[in-house]
Amino acid sequence: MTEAPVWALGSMSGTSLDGVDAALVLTDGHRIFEFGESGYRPYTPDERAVLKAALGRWQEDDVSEALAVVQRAHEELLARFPQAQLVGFHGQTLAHEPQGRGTHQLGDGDALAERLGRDVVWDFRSADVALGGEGAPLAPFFHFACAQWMKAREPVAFLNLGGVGNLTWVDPLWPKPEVEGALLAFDTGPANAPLNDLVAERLGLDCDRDGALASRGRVVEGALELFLEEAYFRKMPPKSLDRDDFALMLDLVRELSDADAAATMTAMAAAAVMQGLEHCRNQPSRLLVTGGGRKNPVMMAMLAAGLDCPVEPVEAVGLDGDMLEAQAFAHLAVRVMRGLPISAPETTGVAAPVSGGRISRV
Ligand SMILES: Nc1ncnc2c1ncn2[C@@H]1O[C@H](COP(=O)(O)OP(=O)(O)OP(=O)(O)O)[C@@H](O)[C@H]1O
Ligand SMILES: CC(=O)N[C@H]1[C@@H]2OC[C@@H](O2)[C@@H](O)[C@@H]1O[C@H](C)C(=O)O
Repeated sequence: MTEAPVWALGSMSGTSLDGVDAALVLTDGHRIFEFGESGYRPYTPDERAVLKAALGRWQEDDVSEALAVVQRAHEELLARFPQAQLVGFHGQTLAHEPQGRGTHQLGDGDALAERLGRDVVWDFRSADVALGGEGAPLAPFFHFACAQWMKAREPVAFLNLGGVGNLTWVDPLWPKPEVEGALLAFDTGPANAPLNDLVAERLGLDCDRDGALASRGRVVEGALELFLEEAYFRKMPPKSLDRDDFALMLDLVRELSDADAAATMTAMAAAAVMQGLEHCRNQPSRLLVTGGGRKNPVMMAMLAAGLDCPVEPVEAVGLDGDMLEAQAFAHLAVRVMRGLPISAPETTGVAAPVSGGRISRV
């Protein structure tokens, strides 16, 4: 592949199982030249149920029904972007145990490449895990490029509030030519996943939309303190989580009213981020928030109240918080094609920078 920028199409289907995002980025794997069109293909309720039933399954298990869902959704969405020169296909994470059985992103890159007639980069996380890394988060090298794209002159932090929260601290002016020392990244803790589970279990809702329930509740400090005693928060980064690693949160709020439980869980997600920022080399000049949690004003207000720096959605700097993860896998696909690392000791704990990913060529 030449060193010229290419229009890469990234796709991501996150832990909340709502659907697939796809976005075009013009990139040479180092710099972002332009952001292009994007699209979304929701999973139908039936498809979501199939995927939910497959959570926790591994490569050797029979997940053919879930695989058919993932392939169909991606084919339908990605075919809408004929201008894409290369595809980055994250797949659907079903299981993630980096220190144990590995990591499993469901998807078949060979089949997708054949259907789309484009080279596809996929299975981004396995090589890092095989080499002792956490396999996540992988967005940090893209966040570094974003910090340069927005011409940041001071360290900034990107926070993704998806099902799980993940944070990247980035120094865009790091003097060394390699990107690695400029980054620190890790999963902060649970974000929306347990809150979604709570409102689904009690009220049959998808999420606490706009923080409506939490805004009427009271944070129960005792439960919050118990939550923060979890060993995960004392563990030095890099570190990563599976969607349901903090299922115990539901027990901590079981006796509380719906509103108090939602307020307390929202505070837990925010407190996990604050704990996480303590691990950073220095405090960022601003915290730029991406993912669905940035639309929850209660979560955003709790973060702003607990931190000394401005807390803003990434839209404040002209980025698209609904598409940042899909864009990340476009950028990372180009890096994989060009043999550039997509993870490093500071982002996944792997011993040395890893390029990783599998390439299915047409
Ligand atoms: N208006 C809103 N108010 C409150 N919460 C919201 C709102 N919009 C989205 N969310 C929350 O954000 C979640 C979706 O976030 P996102 O799409 O970033 O997750 P994901 O990409 O699936 O997860 P991950 O990044 O962990 O893989 C929803 O499940 C919901 O909990
Ligand atoms: C194993 C896995 O799929 N992890 C996801 C998940 O969703 C958020 C958080 O947990 C993060 O670690 C990661 O995704 C982002 C895109 C990443 O790799 O940067």
